[in-house]
Amino acid sequence: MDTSYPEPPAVEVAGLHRRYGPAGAAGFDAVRGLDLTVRRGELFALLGTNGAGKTSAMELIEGLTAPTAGLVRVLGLDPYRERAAVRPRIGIMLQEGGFPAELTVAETGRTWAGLTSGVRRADGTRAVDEALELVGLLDRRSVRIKQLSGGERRRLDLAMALLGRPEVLFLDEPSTGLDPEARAATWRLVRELRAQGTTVLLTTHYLEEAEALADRLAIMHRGRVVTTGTVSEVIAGRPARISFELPERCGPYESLGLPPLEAAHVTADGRRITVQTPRLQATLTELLGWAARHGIALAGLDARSASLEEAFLAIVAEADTTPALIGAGR
Ligand SMILES: Nc1ncnc2c1ncn2[C@@H]1O[C@H](COP(=O)(O)OP(=O)(O)OP(=O)(O)O)[C@@H](O)[C@H]1O
Repeated sequence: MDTSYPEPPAVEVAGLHRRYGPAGAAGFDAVRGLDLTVRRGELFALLGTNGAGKTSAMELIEGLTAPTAGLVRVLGLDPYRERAAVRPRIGIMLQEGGFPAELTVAETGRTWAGLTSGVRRADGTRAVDEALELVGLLDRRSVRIKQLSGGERRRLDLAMALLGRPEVLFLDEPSTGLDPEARAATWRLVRELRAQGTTVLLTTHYLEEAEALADRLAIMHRGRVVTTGTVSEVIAGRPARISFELPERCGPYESLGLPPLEAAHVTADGRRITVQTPRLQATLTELLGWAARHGIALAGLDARSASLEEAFLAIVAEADTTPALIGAGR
């Protein structure tokens, strides 16, 4: 008889609520019934509009505060009530580490290792150096925090989250304030950690970051998840876009006799034509055939599938007209 139980997911959230302030009109519900599952070994991105409640939700999942209502489990445990068991197994990169300005990078690392991670005291220096090396800060170990650049502080925040090689890593806007090179290095590191089996839950405002890194993502709006899935699932069904400019000799768009372009939506802004279509290849073929037959050169021709950004904007706009979410503002 198999007596083994299935491994619990890395993160499980159900019906989660977080209220700031008192009951009634004076208070505010920042998280209003959040449901989320992050599987082991997955890289999951939590996206959302400003004020959607991402940080408020992350703090509950990290066990930094107790929920007003609902369930949070990290590695099968309650991160708030069972903090002592959960904390050594997770790494948290806060939005602002806020480490004491006078401490050196190495001193900060040793202090932080003792406070938060599962690193044994005797292994402290080695673990700190390992984490600093991962983020490219080992040669800055004797520099005081106040002398670090903004980007270096962000990398230090990440190094502190990596101490003790956590099973689950929480990254709150990990690449904010980083230059393109440091951002690329952070993405490489996050991918490597994931490849080694670390589960990563990150929040980001950069949709290209989610597109580049995430196995799955959720979009939060007004305290709830409005969409979840892989990047392709979230984008699926959103129209692709073709745009081009007509030559002057063509006259106004209306008189051109464009082909019917089944299921497409055509708009004209002067000579610039934009075609939205759910059938990119078929519509493009029809258009190019038409242009060839009439000897028309389509200047600046651009054809692309929907981006995550377009999907994000459309999903949020749709949520704003969904009865269940209207009135969920302040
Ligand atoms: N301590 C607090 N007291 C009252 N309201 C708060 C508090 N902290 C956050 N809020 C409100 O809760 C809502 C959610 O904030 P939160 O910071 O969780 O959102 P977010 O999705 O992380 O936003 P952003 O993308 O702008 O960082 C916002 O409207 C914010 O003003």
